[in-house]
Parts: sequence; structure tokens; C-alpha cells
Amino acid sequence: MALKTLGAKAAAALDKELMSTGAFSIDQLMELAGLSVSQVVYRVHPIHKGHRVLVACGPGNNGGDGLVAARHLRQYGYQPTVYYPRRSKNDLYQRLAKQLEDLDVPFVEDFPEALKSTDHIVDALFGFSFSGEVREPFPAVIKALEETNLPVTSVDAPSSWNIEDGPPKTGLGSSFHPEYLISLTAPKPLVKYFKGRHFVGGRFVAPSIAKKYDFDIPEYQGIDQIVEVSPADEKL
Ligand SMILES: NC(=O)C1=CN([C@@H]2O[C@H](COP(=O)(O)OP(=O)(O)OC[C@H]3O[C@@H](n4cnc5c(N)ncnc54)[C@H](O)[C@@H]3O)[C@@H](O)[C@H]2O)[C@@H](O)CC1
Ligand SMILES: [K+]
Repeated sequence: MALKTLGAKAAAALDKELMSTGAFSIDQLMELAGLSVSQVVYRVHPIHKGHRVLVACGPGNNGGDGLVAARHLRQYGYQPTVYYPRRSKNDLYQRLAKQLEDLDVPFVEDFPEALKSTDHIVDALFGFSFSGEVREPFPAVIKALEETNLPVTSVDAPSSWNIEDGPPKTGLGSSFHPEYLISLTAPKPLVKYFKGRHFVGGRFVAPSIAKKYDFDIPEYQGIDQIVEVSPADEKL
């Protein structure tokens, strides 16, 4: 079975529909997205492999997923650290940051420095609304992600990759290849360039919505919010 993918425009339209006729709120969607991200980290990097997780959060909803994931990881017993240099003034993000502060989750300003004392990285910088060249202050972060030997879990997209065309052919981001990827709701076209372990999260979508947007709902097991996609499914 080939996995169907959703392009950037279709993914944005789906998000809009989920929050209008679908009757979901952004808070709910972000909670579900962040919960699935935390489950991937728990699956690929159980605590005995090292409890320190550095969560890199961008300015949009991808970053919000990272904030939620950090909170869940803290509750699972990990020791998350959050890099969130462009804080949104939006009330939802402010509340997510406050919830982390109340759990004594530290926020750090120097990403390359923070890399020296972590065991795993969550890349929640940019998702399906990323476009163009990486702007400040993020080039140094992408460079550090390219150079690190630590395992990285990317949320919805490896940050700096084009949603349709995958990694940049040359320059910044061209050698960023995270070990793990969680696609939210449905994989984006870039997954055909991804070589690591791939998960899908989004156990809330009604079959009618999946049919309308022409993607498959994977078979979730038990109480899992995530499904690992087998390599056979990756041949797009
Ligand atoms: N369908 C789903 O299951 C859901 C998806 N969500 C997440 O929302 C993401 C999309 O969120 P958004 O539309 O807010 O956008 P993103 O978070 O993908 O990125 C937008 C932000 O990044 C900045 N940006 C874009 N290109 C840049 C560049 N070249 N250099 C520097 N900054 C740049 C923009 O200014 C904006 O602040 C998804 O990928 C997913 O992670 C969830 O939060 C909600 C539910
Ligand atoms: K990302």
C-alpha cells in the first residue's frame, strides 16, 4: 500500500476545515499533536537511553506542538529543556509556556550550547507553513541540527526541508537527515526523501474528512496515538 500524502496547501485547508466545520479548537489539535510527538519520543528514545530532551520550538503551530510535547515528556519523567527564541504573544502559546515554567522546565537561549547536555532532540521549528530561505535566528539552529550526532525527532517535517521537494539540494539544511519523523494527520510529499523511522499521528480524524482529503487513516493499536509506517508503505 502506497501512503497518500497531503501537499502544503491541502494540509493548510484541512487544518482550517478541522477548526471550522470539523468543530475542533486549535488547543485540542495542538494537544493531540503534541501528545503524539511525546509518544514517538517515548517509543524511540525510552528514558533509560537518557532522560534529557532538548525541544526546539519555532514561532508557529509546529512550535506549539513542541511545547505540548515537552509538557507530556516532563510528566513521563524526562527532563526536557526548551529552546523557544521567538515567543508568540498569542494567549495559547503564553499559557503553554506558563505550564512548562510551573513544571520547572528550563528555557534556554543558546541552542548549540544546549546541545552539549542533551540525549535527544525534538525538532518543532517549522511544519507545513515553512517556505523560502531559513531566516534569523534559525540558520545557526539548522546548522547545529545538521552537525550533531544526537538523534533527532522531527515534527511533521524536517525543518528547512521544502514540504513538496524535500531537503535543499545545496547549502543550509541539505545534510539535515533526522532519524525519526512524525507526520501529523497525513504525511507530506517530502516523506519520499526521508530515510529514517516514520510515524503518523492524528487519531481523531473522522473518516469523512479523510475521504474528502483523500488520505488513509492508519490502523492505530490499543491506546496508541501513533503508528509506525512500515518501509513497504514508503514506496510512493
Ligand atoms: N493537522 C494537524 O494535525 C495539526 C497540525 N499542527 C501543526 O501546525 C503546523 C503548521 O503550523 P503553522 O501553519 O502555524 O506554521 P509552521 O509552524 O509550519 O510555521 C510557521 C511559522 O514559521 C515561520 N516561518 C516560515 N518560513 C520561515 C523561514 N523560511 N524562516 C524562518 N521562519 C519561517 C512563519 O513566520 C511562522 O511564524 C503543522 O506542521 C503541525 O506541526 C497542529 O498544531 C494542529 C493540528
Ligand atoms: K519540524
